[in-house]
Amino acid sequence: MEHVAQDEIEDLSLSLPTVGSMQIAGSNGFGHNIEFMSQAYLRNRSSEIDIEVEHDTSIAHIDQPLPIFLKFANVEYKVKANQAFSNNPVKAVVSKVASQFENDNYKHILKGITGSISPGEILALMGPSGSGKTTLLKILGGRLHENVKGTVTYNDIPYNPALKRRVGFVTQDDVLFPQLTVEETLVFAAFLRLPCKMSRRQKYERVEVIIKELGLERCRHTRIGGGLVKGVSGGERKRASIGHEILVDPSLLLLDEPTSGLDSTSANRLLQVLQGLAKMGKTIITTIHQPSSRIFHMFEKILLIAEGYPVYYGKAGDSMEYFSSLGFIPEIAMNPAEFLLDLATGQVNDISVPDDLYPPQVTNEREKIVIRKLCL
Ligand SMILES: Nc1ncnc2c1ncn2[C@@H]1O[C@H](COP(=O)(O)OP(=O)(O)OP(=O)(O)O)[C@@H](O)[C@H]1O
Repeated sequence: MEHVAQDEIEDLSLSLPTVGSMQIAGSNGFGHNIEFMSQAYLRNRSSEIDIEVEHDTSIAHIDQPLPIFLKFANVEYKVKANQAFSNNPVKAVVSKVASQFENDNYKHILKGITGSISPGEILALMGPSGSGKTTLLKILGGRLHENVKGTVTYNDIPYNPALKRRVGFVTQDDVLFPQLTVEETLVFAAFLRLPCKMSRRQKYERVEVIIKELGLERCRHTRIGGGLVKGVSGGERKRASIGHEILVDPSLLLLDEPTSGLDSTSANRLLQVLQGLAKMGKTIITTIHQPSSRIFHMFEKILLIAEGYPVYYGKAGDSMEYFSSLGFIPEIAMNPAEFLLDLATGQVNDISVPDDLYPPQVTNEREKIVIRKLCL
């Protein structure tokens, strides 16, 4: 992997997208003027959508994405333990007094996480609920800086605002408009987010490429839906969210629980889409809660987190062998992902453990002992 010099990264800021023509025409921000958007879109649509699209599927209309090699080392994150009490004056005083007697009045959420990921790879962040996956994802995406220790570098350079456009972030809760169709959603985003040096035609072409890449042809005219509005399926909505992010061709794509709520076929299809994007040179990091065995084996790398500690970092396919070398072996047939999650919660009911694991006097806190034993 060739590393890119600081001035090359800074050059990218010169090509930041400027505001799209729709916004100039009167919208006051993404999403606050759907009516305007729909009318503007329909006008454009009637004049432009039926143009013969020349299938120049190259993404050359946008600057070629810079491949991103991401490294993170000893990442730690903590929050003030009394933050939650700040609205209660009595508790605030109590915790203030208590903090005078404590050296460390912080809740430690991430405790020294190290890893790296290259373009073309998918890294899965796994772990039980509350283990710190989303927090790590936000740090890697440059969305969380305060109280973060350790280093995170992108092609050997720390995060800087010029990188913002190179990073796509698909959040757990989709933030799409229920009233718009899949195609309208993407066209709207294209006009807002793609550089104004791109022509309208090129923007429509870009939308076409995304619709095809993500297999959204069948639902392109279906509303996104949500709540009381009937719309596309969960898997289609997730793919539309991904489309919304990859329109600007980010080099680094981060996804928070993209498969949650999907049946195994839709989840599998989504993973195939991510694999396709990785093959195009994108660096992909996704959190995943409970993958099926089929999906588990699709990840080049997994990082298993338990209570903020790293407990496994490596190929998904090597994980069982690694844990058995430590003496942790499933006693019944188990999906490897389930086995790993059991270990990360310290639940070893159906798992044989090394003989020396529990000192004789210890009867409680066994889960914590398992996790400490597994920490990298
Ligand atoms: N700003 C904050 N203040 C207090 N606690 C926080 C803060 N941010 C995160 N936490 C806590 O840190 C822990 C990890 O949260 P995080 O959302 O990263 O977990 P997760 O592994 O993504 O969980 P899930 O799978 O349920 O989404 C949780 O206990 C959460 O309550």
